[in-house]
Amino acid sequence: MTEPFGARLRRAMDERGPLCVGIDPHASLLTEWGLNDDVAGLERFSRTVVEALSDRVAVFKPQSAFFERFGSRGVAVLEKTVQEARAAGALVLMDAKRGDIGSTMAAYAEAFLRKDSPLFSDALTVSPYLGYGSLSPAVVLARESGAGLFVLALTSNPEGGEVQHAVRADGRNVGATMLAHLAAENTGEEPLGSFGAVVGATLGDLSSYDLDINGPLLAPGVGAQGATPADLPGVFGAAIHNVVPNVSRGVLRHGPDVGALRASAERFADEIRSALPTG
Ligand SMILES: O=C(O)c1cc(=O)[nH]c(=O)n1[C@@H]1O[C@H](COP(=O)(O)O)[C@@H](O)[C@H]1O
Repeated sequence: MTEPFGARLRRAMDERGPLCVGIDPHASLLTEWGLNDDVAGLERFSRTVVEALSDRVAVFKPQSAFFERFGSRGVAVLEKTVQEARAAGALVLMDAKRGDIGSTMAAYAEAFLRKDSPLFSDALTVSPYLGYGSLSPAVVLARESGAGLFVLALTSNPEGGEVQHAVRADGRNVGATMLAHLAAENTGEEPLGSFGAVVGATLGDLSSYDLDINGPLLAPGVGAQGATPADLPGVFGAAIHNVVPNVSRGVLRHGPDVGALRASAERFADEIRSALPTG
């Protein structure tokens, strides 16, 4: 049986530091890199990021939309990117933010979490806004495959609050409810559960939330969206040791030079390390 995602992630974070680098081939980045905004440019961009960083970052997070933009040929590049990154020793978190009624969710789960699927990834971002229970086929298949999920709980964008801060009849807000579902999912798992939450690094003090879900907290928003590694302890408090900060454009804008990409990722990694309390 494959070792559960949470255990594999914990080890990668301990060995390499927790930085997750996003593979987000924006059209504007392809142009800045001197590439055409086409499938060949997409392939060159993705391969360069993987070659530059696969031996040093814990996790890559390819953003599916930037590949889907090019139709089936773009998806073929995504497949190759996932496979090359995994083969090179990095974990891959597929950022596809899937979410649907349960029976359709089962098909999304098959696409990304079934071991022999061409797009099989170590973990997948999912949206619980058709109800947390609608994600259950993905939870079941992830457990079976030793994969993980990252559930959108408190997103980094300013619009997220109208849904996530809405207060339920029991007085708890929707984001907090998602965190509670994840804590239940991860009960008893050691060293870390496989069911993570997405919690934006941009959100300021989150001490009113119980972030102790015994699972990873993906923290997008560092770099281009304005958060810095130094902000992380103030946002996440005691949960900081389970935080996986994601940086996409903040690193990618330094390409196509491999040395500059590495230097940028190292800088973020160093700043994250300095921000973490010791012990
Ligand atoms: O699930 C995500 O990854 C995600 C959730 C969220 O709340 N905010 C957020 O920015 N993201 C993703 O994280 C990445 C952030 O990219 P940069 O702003 O370029 O670092 C993008 O791929 C977003 O789609």
